[in-house]
Amino acid sequence: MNTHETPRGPVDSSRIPRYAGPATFARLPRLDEVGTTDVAVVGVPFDAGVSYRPGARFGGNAIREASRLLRPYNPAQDASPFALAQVADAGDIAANPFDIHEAVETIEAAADDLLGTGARLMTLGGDHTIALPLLRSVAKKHGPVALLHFDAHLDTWDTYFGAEYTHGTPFRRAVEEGILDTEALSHVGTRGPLYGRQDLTDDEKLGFGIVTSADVYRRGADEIADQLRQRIGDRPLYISIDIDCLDPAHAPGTGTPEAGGMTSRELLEILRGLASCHLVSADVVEVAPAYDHAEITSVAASHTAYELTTIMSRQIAQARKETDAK
Ligand SMILES: N=C(N)NCCCC(=O)O
Ligand SMILES: [Zn+2]
Ligand SMILES: [Zn+2]
Repeated sequence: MNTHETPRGPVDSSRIPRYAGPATFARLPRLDEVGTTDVAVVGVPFDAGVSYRPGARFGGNAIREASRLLRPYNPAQDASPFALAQVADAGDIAANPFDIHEAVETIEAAADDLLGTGARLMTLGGDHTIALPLLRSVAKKHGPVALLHFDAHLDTWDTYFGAEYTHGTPFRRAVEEGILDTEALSHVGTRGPLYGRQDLTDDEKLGFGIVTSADVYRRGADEIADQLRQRIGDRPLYISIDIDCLDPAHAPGTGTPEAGGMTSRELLEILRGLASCHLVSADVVEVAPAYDHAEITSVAASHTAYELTTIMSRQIAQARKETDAK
């Protein structure tokens, strides 16, 4: 977007009922309505990589539906994200549900196209497999990135049934491929049974630090955010949020739920504490609406994407201001 254009914002819910019309994220315009965008919200309806309950292919649209109630001013970050920068809904990436290798290639190519326009990505999954092609694409643009991975699970396992691309393995593949900055990798919200102690040893060898969900509860969101911020520094950062980082009470609609998770309040507060980090793109994955109740999970996911979008658009506006001042 050229610096003097005013971003086109969401449909005005005081004039057109927010439950009317087709759902785009936060009732924002579609990408084809605005031409180019600073932040592209893109769906990836793909869930052929799951090890347990399927259904995350419907996650993106459930998040879009739940996001109708988002409002344009975010008091927690004192910002109007959709006025500071253009945010638009780029629709869905059509990934092959019968061929996971082809799907991974398609997702990477579609992400390349969007990032190539200068946009940052706010991806709505889909299962966690999709983080790998997204990270490949982001690393082509920024080099190896810092990763903050919110999840009950490590997702650094090696293979399932011999398959290298699954929702339990994306971050091991990403480290093997050299697309992550191994000085700045953290899991947040980790908990629950593992296959063995070796899982933790392997994960540590890959370079990850772990903040368990109990750490968040004991130490509090602010202290955790401070610690994460220090580890990340000014590196380009990718945030990947598996909604199962939340307790099943806060996110029942997911494929591999684990008891003892974070609250949605803790997750949102940690994200707000990261507002100064250089967030280049993000995803929210593993929302499986068939197991949801009263949109608990998709509402939590929509607010999560809203905080991430706010961080990105504030940074874009700040960078423009600095360029304009020169
Ligand atoms: N990425 C998610 N949600 N889950 C991974 C669980 C892998 C397993 O079944 O062991
Ligand atoms: Zn998970
Ligand atoms: Zn995951």
